[in-house]
Amino acid sequence: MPSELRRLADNLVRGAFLELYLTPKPGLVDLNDPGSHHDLSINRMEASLAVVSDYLGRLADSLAQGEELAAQVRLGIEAEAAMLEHAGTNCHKGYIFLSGLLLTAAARSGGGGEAALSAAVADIAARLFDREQQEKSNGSRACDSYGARGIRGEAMDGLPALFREALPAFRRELAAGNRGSAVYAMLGRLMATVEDTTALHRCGREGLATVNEDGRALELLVEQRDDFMRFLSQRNEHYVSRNLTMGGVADLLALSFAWLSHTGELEPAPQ
Ligand SMILES: CC(C)(COP(=O)(O)OP(=O)(O)OC[C@H]1O[C@@H](n2cnc3c(N)ncnc32)[C@H](O[C@H]2O[C@H](COP(=O)(O)OP(=O)(O)OP(=O)(O)O)[C@@H](O)[C@H]2O)[C@@H]1O)[C@@H](O)C(=O)NCCC(=O)NCCS
Ligand SMILES: Nc1ncnc2[nH]cnc12
Repeated sequence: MPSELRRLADNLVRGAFLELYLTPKPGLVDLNDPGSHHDLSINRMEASLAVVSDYLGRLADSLAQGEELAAQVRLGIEAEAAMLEHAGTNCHKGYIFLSGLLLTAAARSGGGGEAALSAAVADIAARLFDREQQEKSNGSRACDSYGARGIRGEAMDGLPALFREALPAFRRELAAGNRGSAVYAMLGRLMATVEDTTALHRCGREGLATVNEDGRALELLVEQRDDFMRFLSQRNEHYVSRNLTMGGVADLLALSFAWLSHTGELEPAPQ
């Protein structure tokens, strides 16, 4: 089990790199440009991922040693601070939480499959969020203003965006023989369904509606084998003109990449 946790930790780091380098992604940092994030760059995000990598290694050790949940939360809080100190950004705040939650749930669910993993995530989140949030954040303000549930709702429901949306979308596309577009089917599904509080915080209900509609449009283009790469580039220009982004989608895409990497589904099937 400990080496399995270490392997998942490595895949969680790999997933975040795969998300970062997927290009184009509307509003987000990618290999073409920093999207709607004027304070970010590929280099800065790579520096942040060095912190994430160190954090996930420590977290795997803590879990292997059987430490209490409080120790894992403390490591998450320390990683948020280290990211600000070493990379000068909070660009992986959501991912530090989501990846840590998945790794912690994997340690507690003991290899019982995706349904057991999702249930363990929900169980841990219920313990973490058993009382009202005190400190206000961009996400919590968006939740208050728009009646959204954001990352907390996603966690307390056992990561439905991962298990019920992204992974099935990828697997359906793969089963249809379309390995090349499976990642984009997954991106489209996440854009269409995630209640992304970064989009809400920056551009209100209209911003989130744009992301959701673009997700459905992307899914259709993928299905029709149309030019979805051009669509994504054009939407990037639009998002930048509106300061719109989708950091929650990015984090959940990274988590999806990580899990698919862990299960071996990202690798081409042997001939
Ligand atoms: C519980 C925490 C997650 C704290 O939550 P908090 O309320 O403090 O934070 P939020 O502001 O809600 O941020 C959470 C980040 O989650 C991402 N996200 C948004 N919507 C969703 C969603 N529906 N599902 C999943 N994830 C979602 C999003 O992250 C990305 O955006 C970040 C940039 O956002 P922001 O800071 O608002 O930045 P800007 O728009 O650039 O701001 P301005 O400059 O315009 O002002 C970036 O990080 C992306 O990753 C949300 O931001 C958690 O922090 C906590 O408790 N941590 C400690 C414990 C821990 O880690 N434990 C480990 C597990 S045991
Ligand atoms: N590619 C990306 N761009 C901006 N914020 C992000 N948070 C996580 N991944 C991101």
